[in-house]
Amino acid sequence: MAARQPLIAGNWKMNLNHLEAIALVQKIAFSLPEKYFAKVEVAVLPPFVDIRSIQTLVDGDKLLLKYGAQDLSPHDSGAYTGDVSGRMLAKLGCSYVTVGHSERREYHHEDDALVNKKVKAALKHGVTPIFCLGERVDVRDAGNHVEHCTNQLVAGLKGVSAEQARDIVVAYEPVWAIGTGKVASSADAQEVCAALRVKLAELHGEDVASAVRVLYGGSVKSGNIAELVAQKDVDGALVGGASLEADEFAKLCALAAGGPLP
Ligand SMILES: O=C[C@H](O)COP(=O)(O)O
Repeated sequence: MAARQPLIAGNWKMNLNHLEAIALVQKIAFSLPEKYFAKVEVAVLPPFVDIRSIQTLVDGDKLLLKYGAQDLSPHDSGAYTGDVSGRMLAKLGCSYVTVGHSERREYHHEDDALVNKKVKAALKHGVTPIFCLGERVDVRDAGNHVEHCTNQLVAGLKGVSAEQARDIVVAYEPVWAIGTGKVASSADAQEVCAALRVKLAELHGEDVASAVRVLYGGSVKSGNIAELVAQKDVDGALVGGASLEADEFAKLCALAAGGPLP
């Protein structure tokens, strides 16, 4: 089976208007020569309002960068004020959508059942879910992080077929590492990512488990990406803060590609 291509996805969170988005994508495209894209897949996940502008830029200049969204509705259309559907994201050419990010779980009270519906909604419309999960610090301190994360994986994939599961990306993001500067050690990241892959094999077989990309997220920077992606079961990163600076993000992507630096 072919090796899993690393994925570096930049989650911009609620930052950058559409003009700033265009400027950042142009800078990334300028800083990261095309040869790197053969070794690493690179995606940006801007706020909804930026997506059309990025689509125009990517299509117009035939950029190899992918793009996506940070959330979607579990519904396809209808009276759901403020929601954006998977069908709409697909129409805009989105490759990815994050689902179940800890900030959605905390600030929007999204539970495992809703996350599961959103995973299915994304798959239904051909937008790859980047399914986020991870433990809070109290769970880690109690030593229950592996069980917590594998339980979240099982809940999020309830009713998802093996064929569909092959197409998802899982992102392990320990809550205590997000935006704190406290990156998990590469051994910690490997421990949970490996356990998630074992659970995927239990659910859907070895073939699916070895095809699914499992990312790490939480204070990833150019200074720690190489060690993280050197781990057997870490297939890239979901990057927050460091994805907002073109030079740093390009450097990080180049290191994930195995270098050299651009
Ligand atoms: O989705 C990205 C994560 O929340 C990580 O954010 P961070 O890199 O700013 O810690």
